[in-house]
Amino acid sequence: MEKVSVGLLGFGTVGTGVVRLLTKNKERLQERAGCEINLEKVLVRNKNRARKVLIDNRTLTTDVYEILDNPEINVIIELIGGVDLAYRYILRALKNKKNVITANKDLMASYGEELLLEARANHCDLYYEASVAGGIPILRTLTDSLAADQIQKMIGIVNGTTNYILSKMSGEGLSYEKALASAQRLGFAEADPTSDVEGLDAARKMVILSHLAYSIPVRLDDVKIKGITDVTREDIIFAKKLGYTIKLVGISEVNNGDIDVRVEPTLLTDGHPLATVENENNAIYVYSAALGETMYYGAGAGEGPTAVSVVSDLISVVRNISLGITGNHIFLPKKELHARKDNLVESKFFVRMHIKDEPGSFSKLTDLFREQSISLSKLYQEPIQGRDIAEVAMVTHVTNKVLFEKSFEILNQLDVVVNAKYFRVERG
Ligand SMILES: NC(=O)C1=CN([C@@H]2O[C@H](COP(=O)(O)OP(=O)(O)OC[C@H]3O[C@@H](n4cnc5c(N)ncnc54)[C@H](OP(=O)(O)O)[C@@H]3O)[C@@H](O)[C@H]2O)C=CC1
Ligand SMILES: N[C@@H](CC=O)C(=O)O
Ligand code: NA
Repeated sequence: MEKVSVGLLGFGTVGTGVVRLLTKNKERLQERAGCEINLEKVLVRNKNRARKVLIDNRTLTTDVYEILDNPEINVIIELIGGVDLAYRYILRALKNKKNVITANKDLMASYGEELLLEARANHCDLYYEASVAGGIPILRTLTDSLAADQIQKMIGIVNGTTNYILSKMSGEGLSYEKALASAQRLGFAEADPTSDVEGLDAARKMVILSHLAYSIPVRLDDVKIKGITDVTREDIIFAKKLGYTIKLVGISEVNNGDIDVRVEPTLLTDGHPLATVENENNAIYVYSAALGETMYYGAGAGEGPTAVSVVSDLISVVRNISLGITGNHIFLPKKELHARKDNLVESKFFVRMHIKDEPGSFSKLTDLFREQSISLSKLYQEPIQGRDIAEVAMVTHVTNKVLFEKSFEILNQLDVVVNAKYFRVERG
């Protein structure tokens, strides 16, 4: 084979990075792939818009069928984002026997299984490394490098935008709004950043990771999701006083055949390797039976890092085309899903509240936790200057989640408690 022709859908942040790599590293890519890679067409909405990278204007098109139905094109790279159109375009491309690469986690988390089946039926590849943790090669790590092991648990910082926001709020004292605006300017955030800040983007990535790690068909509805919109700078400060860092993490765990997948702001001890992951970086901490604990770290969003995953997928596809083995490596979940019941979930919890600064207030709190058989491991109290209230932060020992939530409700009704909130604390 002398040449592979590529059609690119979308020329935004990641699309620009892909065009840059295809141009700048042309020779290297040819050497690695074993043949020339030719960018045939690029789908845009507006051909006259200024672009950040030089491209022959004749390559641009606003007609997607010039790409999807073009017999010259062997590989489609989908980078327009969103679900409906992307789904229709990829399905058509696969039916037209074109290999597909996508960075679209929204799509893969909801329609991944169906599209992978379609790809296999058409003997086509469907690669999506960039959809989880941008530039970190985590999907191929799960399917190839850890194939021999049994994965038990994954903790992931898998959303660059929220990690960037929490880092900036914590390190530089930036407000939530300013940090979000900065993440948007830098191209990390989704077109609508609601899915970033409300945890949905991270949940989609945990769905994809869970499929590949355990071969279990987790759906988005099975994931308990809480975002970072309620996390304040004070939460970050008081967690720090007790030796913790707040991160938005996804946790996916299999125990006795039951799976629990959740995304929520979580306290990690300052010594935890994930606590040091700053800004738009991502990391996935994997627990597996034989290998033990490993962590995969790097840039989780942004033009260059994400484009590296897309173009590396392209090289794999080109090699598979040369060998005539496209569609042979499709990995589909094989087991049944058994969700873990909430009353079997155990954790430590961090509680932060204001209490009336008067005699007996504090003992009402400790009495409540004692009555509920929840023991406390860390406590912090500080009067608030000029007001009759005190700031209280505490961390429980490991306790049953349902029991804790019931106790928290009672706590919130105590007359001495003004404002209370809680977060989960990761063990270790
Ligand atoms: N940004 C990142 O760091 C990462 C992004 N991803 C994923 O990669 C994908 C692309 O993201 P990103 O590059 O940031 O997105 P952008 O919004 O920057 O770019 C999207 C591009 O697609 C084009 N587009 C959208 N809809 C259409 C349409 N109907 N017809 C033609 N063109 C269309 C846009 O055109 P126009 O320029 O005219 O608006 C734009 O060029 C998404 O699925 C995202 O979730 C994954 C990992 C990291
Ligand atoms: N919006 C996403 C982009 C990469 O997937 C993020 O912030 O992680
Ligand atoms: Na990746």
